[in-house]
Amino acid sequence: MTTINKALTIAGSDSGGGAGIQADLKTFQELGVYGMSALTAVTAQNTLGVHGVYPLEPAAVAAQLDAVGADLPPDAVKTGMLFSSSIIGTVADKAREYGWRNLVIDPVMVAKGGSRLLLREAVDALVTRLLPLALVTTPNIPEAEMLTGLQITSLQEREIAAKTIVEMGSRYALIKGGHGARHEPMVDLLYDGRTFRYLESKRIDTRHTHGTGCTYSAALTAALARGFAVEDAMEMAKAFIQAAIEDELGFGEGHGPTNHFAYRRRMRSEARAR
Ligand SMILES: Nc1ncnc2c1ncn2[C@@H]1O[C@H](COP(=O)(O)OP(=O)(O)OP(=O)(O)O)[C@@H](O)[C@H]1O
Ligand SMILES: Cc1ncc(CO)c(N)n1
Repeated sequence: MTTINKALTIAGSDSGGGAGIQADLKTFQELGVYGMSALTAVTAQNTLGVHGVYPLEPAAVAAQLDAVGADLPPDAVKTGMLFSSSIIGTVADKAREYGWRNLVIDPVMVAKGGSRLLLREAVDALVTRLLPLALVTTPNIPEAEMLTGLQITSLQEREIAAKTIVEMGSRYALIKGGHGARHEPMVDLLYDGRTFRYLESKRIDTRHTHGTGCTYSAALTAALARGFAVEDAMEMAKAFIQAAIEDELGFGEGHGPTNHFAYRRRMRSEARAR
């Protein structure tokens, strides 16, 4: 019997397939991890934006988490769109109950077009209920500002925000650089409570960046499920998202999805060339 690690995503559905549950499951699969899901909401989305948000009852989220937790213990878990404080409370309770340790919190708040995927009232619950359970919290810059109440305009301020997130109880803070100023290098910052680690990459000039955050945190989760240390998981996630943005699919009239096939295809052609 081959050993395959399992990962669970707790997130919203994106009908367009580029973000949310769909991005997570595709990424898990591409990285050789068995994907499972608990839906928090259904969204009607395409590359032009969010056309509807339909949250599920917290009881429906709890039932999915129990079904997975009781029978299919995940090696790593990630959260994406959680929408409300009541869903956050449910997820926090279940994560504690089942002892999920490799927990990645992607604090999804607003879609790229501006639609809210997390109610304002829920930010506090995210900080007080869920962050203390996290192995890694992966905000982009505006999300890091919302979580900490700080303004972030420099790398030094990013470091202060990362420290604050670790003080809130997350073992690691990973502040993503996608929203930095265009002229700045694209750097993601990882902080473990002691050292700051920067991972710099080339900014790709494209409008097809729908779901970058989900895909990145899903790749991180998949690597953790396979037993990688956080630092190595971050590097694998970076290589995965870089390939997914570079080899664009060009779908849709608006902000298209990233290419979830790209990383594995590259790995395969590199292996063939060797
Ligand atoms: N244009 C780009 N070129 C290269 N890397 C990018 C680009 N945009 C984002 N990334 C990388 O993608 C990852 C996700 O970052 P980003 O800050 O875009 O997440 P996000 O804002 O949470 O995404 P989303 O809007 O999907 O929620 C990071 O590693 C970031 O450096
Ligand atoms: C369902 C869902 N989750 C997350 C995001 C953020 O990219 C999105 N657009 N949709």
